[in-house]
Amino acid sequence: MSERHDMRIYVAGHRGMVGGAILRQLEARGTNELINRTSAELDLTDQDAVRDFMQTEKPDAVILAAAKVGGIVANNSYPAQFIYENLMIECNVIHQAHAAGVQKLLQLGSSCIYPKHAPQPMAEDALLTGTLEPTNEPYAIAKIAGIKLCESYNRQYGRDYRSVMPTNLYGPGDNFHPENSHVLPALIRRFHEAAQQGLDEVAIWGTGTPMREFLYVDDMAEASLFVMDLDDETYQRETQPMLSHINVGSGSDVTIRELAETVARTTGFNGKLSFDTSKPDGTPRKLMDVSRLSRLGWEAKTGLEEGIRRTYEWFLTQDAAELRER
Ligand SMILES: NC(=O)C1=CN([C@@H]2O[C@H](COP(=O)(O)OP(=O)(O)OC[C@H]3O[C@@H](n4cnc5c(N)ncnc54)[C@H](OP(=O)(O)O)[C@@H]3O)[C@@H](O)[C@H]2O)C=CC1
Ligand SMILES: C[C@H]1O[C@H](OP(=O)(O)OP(=O)(O)OC[C@H]2O[C@@H](n3cnc4c(=O)[nH]c(N)nc43)[C@H](O)[C@@H]2O)[C@@H](O)[C@@H](O)C1=O
Repeated sequence: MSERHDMRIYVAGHRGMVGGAILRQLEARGTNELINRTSAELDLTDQDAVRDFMQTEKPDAVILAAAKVGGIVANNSYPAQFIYENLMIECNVIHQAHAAGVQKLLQLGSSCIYPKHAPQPMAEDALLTGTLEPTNEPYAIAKIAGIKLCESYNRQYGRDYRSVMPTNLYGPGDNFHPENSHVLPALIRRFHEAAQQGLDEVAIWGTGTPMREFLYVDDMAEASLFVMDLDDETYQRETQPMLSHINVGSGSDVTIRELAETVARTTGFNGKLSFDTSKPDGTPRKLMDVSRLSRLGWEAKTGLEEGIRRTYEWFLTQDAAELRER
């Protein structure tokens, strides 16, 4: 789809980690006219503003990578913002895209849509089969609604709105806020600062026993465009009208302790790890079954150690003022 030369593509969330990576890959193709707005220019929770934007710009395709995003403590601390802002962004962008005649849309959900104790690895049909992880249930409900919004507009209006479910993502452009960020950027920053200050101990949140799967953001961007470009016959061969989402992951996971040890090695920290069990562990494990996507022809390329090395290299090029903290 986005290979066509005359496509006007709106990338919502283009300043974010994922939106930025998608924009870079689209720019490298040089084959499309790209439209983007910052949240200050266009607040996607504002229905009238989104309607006016879509009616004016009438993009040929939309990639929805804008959302209220954060780690386990941010989700647990701001549940109303996570459910409200994400529901509003999805409803406004998806409905106003339809109202403006946009035929093609891709939205990003999250692996947290699956039940806390879903059998591992979690296939797409595990959706709605059990209770969710409390620390991110509001966000997960919003993400599940996003899938069902796309499916409903496809079924009633014949749209081609697709959903990808990313695992935990990391890479250049991530959020490095000490409290609100995800685990990988948080540990990169904490270990880096500890090594710089000569500290001999770094605290890790939780018990270190949960397992997480990680995907480098450039792989996620490539997978997003891969799914967007799939011809209808291929896409419909692997999805159903009411089970349309596609898991995107690396296919392997590590414990938080193993992750911390890898980040320590990469940043040159040689001290001890301690575990702050006053912080939540969250879901014990959320490894996704990515066989639907691999049958479609895509697999992740960047291993975790290499991805962390690249992210740390990029981190070192940023001065404190440039580091995004959200
Ligand atoms: N990071 C991760 O580990 C994972 C992310 N995802 C999903 O991937 C997508 C991208 O995540 P990620 O890149 O990490 O997120 P970021 O926080 O890096 O970027 C989110 C972007 O959304 C934009 N945004 C937020 N609220 C609004 C608003 N009200 N109006 C307009 N724009 C808004 C921001 O724009 P601005 O900068 O202009 O304010 C920001 O650039 C999201 O849908 C997220 O749920 C899914 C699984 C894991
Ligand atoms: C992508 C995903 O991200 C979130 O779910 P999560 O994976 O639980 O998030 P997380 O990356 O914050 O934590 C993963 C694990 O890591 C441990 N941990 C250790 N030390 C730090 C630390 O310093 N910071 C953080 N954030 N976590 C830490 C932490 O205790 C937990 O056990 C939700 O947004 C969810 O909705 C979602 O979509």
